[in-house]
Amino acid sequence: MLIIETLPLLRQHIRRLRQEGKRIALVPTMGNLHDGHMKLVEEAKARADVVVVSIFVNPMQFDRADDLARYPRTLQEDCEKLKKHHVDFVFSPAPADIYPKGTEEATYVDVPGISTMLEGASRPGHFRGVSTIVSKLFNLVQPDIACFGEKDFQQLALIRKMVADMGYDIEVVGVPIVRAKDGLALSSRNGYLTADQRKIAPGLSKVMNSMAEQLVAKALTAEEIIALAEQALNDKGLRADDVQIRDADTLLEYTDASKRAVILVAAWLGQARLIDNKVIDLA
Ligand SMILES: Nc1ncnc2c1ncn2[C@@H]1O[C@H](COP(=O)(O)OP(=O)(O)OP(=O)(O)O)[C@@H](O)[C@H]1O
Ligand SMILES: CC(C)(CO)[C@@H](O)C(=O)[O-]
Ligand code: BAL
Repeated sequence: MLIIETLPLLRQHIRRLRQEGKRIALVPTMGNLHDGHMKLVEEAKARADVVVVSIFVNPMQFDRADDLARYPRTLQEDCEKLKKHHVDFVFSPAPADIYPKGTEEATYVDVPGISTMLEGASRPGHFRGVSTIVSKLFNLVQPDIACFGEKDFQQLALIRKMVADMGYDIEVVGVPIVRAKDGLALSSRNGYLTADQRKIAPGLSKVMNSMAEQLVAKALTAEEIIALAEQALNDKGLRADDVQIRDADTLLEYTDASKRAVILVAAWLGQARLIDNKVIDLA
């Protein structure tokens, strides 16, 4: 496994790989890797000859300086895990190489509509940062496929739209959410939880599953289901931040005409803002 830190060296290897006709898969991450990331790596390996994992804590997508400052950076441990999974390349550039003039002056990519709703409304500028860095990684790595987790449901929709709108010849692969045995979706930010908070955290997926049952039963309106869920989250010791039921295909309002619904939940628990989602087929 080769760890590449500079853009010229990455370009050199990508040029060679493409000349050799290799099929390249990219797995973009912000590091502090867990089994959710490893599932993305396995999917990538199964579909390509060469796997590139990027590890970059992207300053442009953080709307809060404190969130960026404390984001866990564990490059050595991450590389050990990736080596065990037989990853070919790790690309871990420095922020100054990606944004030589800082993030304010950098050219950006913005995906209209999707970037300002839901998580985009809670975290202003977040999705502009995501689409910009993913676009730059696509240009640098020139992958044939790229893997993203369904845990970040809106992010995956944003990337799919960017790829379609910009004509990237890249297959976007969505990977199902990897959960702990108690149902908590794995996430780097789970590391902020104290032992007591970790016991409370699975309440998020439990409330989400109850919402799904209520939605299928059709006895309550979406508004009633959301109000009950917010109450249930708060009763469990979480702090409901954003609870939504949307059309899974458009992310717009869920209506009787919707074929699939998505439940999107975000809640605070101590220092961590946890997110989760569940898609329900209504056909
Ligand atoms: N539990 C999971 N199951 C599947 N994919 C996941 C999971 N957690 C993260 N991913 C995916 O891994 C990729 C990199 O995510 P990232 O490095 O931000 O990790 P994270 O655990 O989501 O961290 P955080 O949400 O705290 O920033 C994204 O495509 C994300 O959707
Ligand atoms: C896709 C991504 C690596 C871009 O920084 C990030 O948003 C993430 O980890 O989900
Ligand atoms: N996985 C989403 C990246 C972020 O929270 O910034």
